[in-house]
Parts: sequence; C-alpha cells; structure tokens
Amino acid sequence: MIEAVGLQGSLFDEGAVRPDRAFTGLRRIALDERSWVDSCPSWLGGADALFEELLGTGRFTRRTVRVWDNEVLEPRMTAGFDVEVDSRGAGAAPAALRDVAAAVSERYGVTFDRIWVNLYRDGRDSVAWHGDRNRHSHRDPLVVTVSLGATRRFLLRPRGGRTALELHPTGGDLLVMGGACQHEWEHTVPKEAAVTAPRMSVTLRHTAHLDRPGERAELAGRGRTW
Ligand SMILES: O=C(O)CCC(=O)C(=O)O
Ligand SMILES: [Fe+2]
Repeated sequence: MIEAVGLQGSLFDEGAVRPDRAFTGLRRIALDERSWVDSCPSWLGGADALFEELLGTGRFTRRTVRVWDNEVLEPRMTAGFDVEVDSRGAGAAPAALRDVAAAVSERYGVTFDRIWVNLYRDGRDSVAWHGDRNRHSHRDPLVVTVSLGATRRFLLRPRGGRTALELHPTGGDLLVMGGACQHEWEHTVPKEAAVTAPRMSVTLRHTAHLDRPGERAELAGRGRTW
C-alpha cells in the first residue's frame, strides 16, 4: 500500500470498471509502413476506481534497470500481475484487470497474460526512451497500455532519432503499439515538472507467440523467427 500519493478523482468517474468492447473511436496512427499505434480515448470506464484498487492491492516496488555498467533504480514504481491464477493464487490480477485483458485479447487475437502496472507518483517519475524487452523474444509484439490518473506526455521516435509523435494519454485512454514498433521505434514518458498528480499505466503483454491464424506461416515464409 502506498500512502504517499492520493488521487483527486472525478466525481463522475466512480463505479464499475468497464472496457469498451466496441473500441469506439479507435484510430490507427501509422508511424511508417511497418509500425503503428492504436489510440482509443475514453476506452475504460471507471478508471479512477481501478487506480484506487490497484494502489491498494498492487505490490509496488522500484525495479532496477541497467544503464551502461550500472544497475540503477527506475524513477517509478511497478507491480506485476498474472492474468491466470496459479495454484496458490499468487500475483493473480484483480477481476477488473482480467476484464481488461480479455477485452484486448479478443480484439487483437493474442492472449495478453502478463500485466505490469507502473505508478508515476508525480511528474518527477518517468521512463526513459526504450523499446520493450519482449522484442527479443517476439517478432512484432503487441504492447497495450491503459492510462489511469494524471495526463502525461507519451512520445515515440524512430530508434535513436527525433520525436515523431506526441500523445497525451489521460485516465481511461488505451494505446496499443504494434508492427515493428518495439524493434524500430522507441517510446518514453518524460519527466514533467508541472505534474503533481499520480498516474498509472496498466501495460499488457503476451508471453506466448502471436496466435493469429496464418501469422506464423506468413512469418516463416519471410524467414523470420520469434
Ligand atoms: O507508462 C507508459 O505509458 C509506458 C510504460 C512503458 O513504456 C513500459 O513500461 O514499458
Ligand atoms: Fe515500454
């Protein structure tokens, strides 16, 4: 339980956590011919309620990240959840997170089974430019992010290049990175001194291979491996 942060939730946003299974208003932004981002504003109803639930139930810790030869603490906190309950129920995601996972799994045709929730306590917390590590184990992994709480900047750039897209995800907004995004592009949530309120990002990843029909055969044909 983190006591240090509180959320000024909207009075109108209390109650049940509801993913929009119709994905109303979803728009695909092509970064280039191989990479894209799907943006679906106001996708999750009850975002503030989910923030509070996760704050109360998540085991948030600061993970380390390797910077050159040093292990340094990440400037944010993270809690992990498994979508499937293991035999002891350890690390099992709350029902609302499983609903979120089910809705995006249905839409995107892959099983999102691993959830990391990041807590940015205020604008001093951030994540540096990076491509997600599942690019090493998966070709063209899909990475889903649902924002809760404060609005933050979310930037994308071609690997090592200049910022090419700036998004401002706010509570309830969905972003999905796809195609070669993790291989050829980088993303960041930069520090924003003016932000005093906390934000969470619920990030969903699939640990198994993409299971869209035909995808494996298509990839095998291109000589690519997972
Ligand atoms: O907080 C976000 O919106 C992005 C988080 C992220 O990129 C990550 O944890 O890999
Ligand atoms: Fe990331």
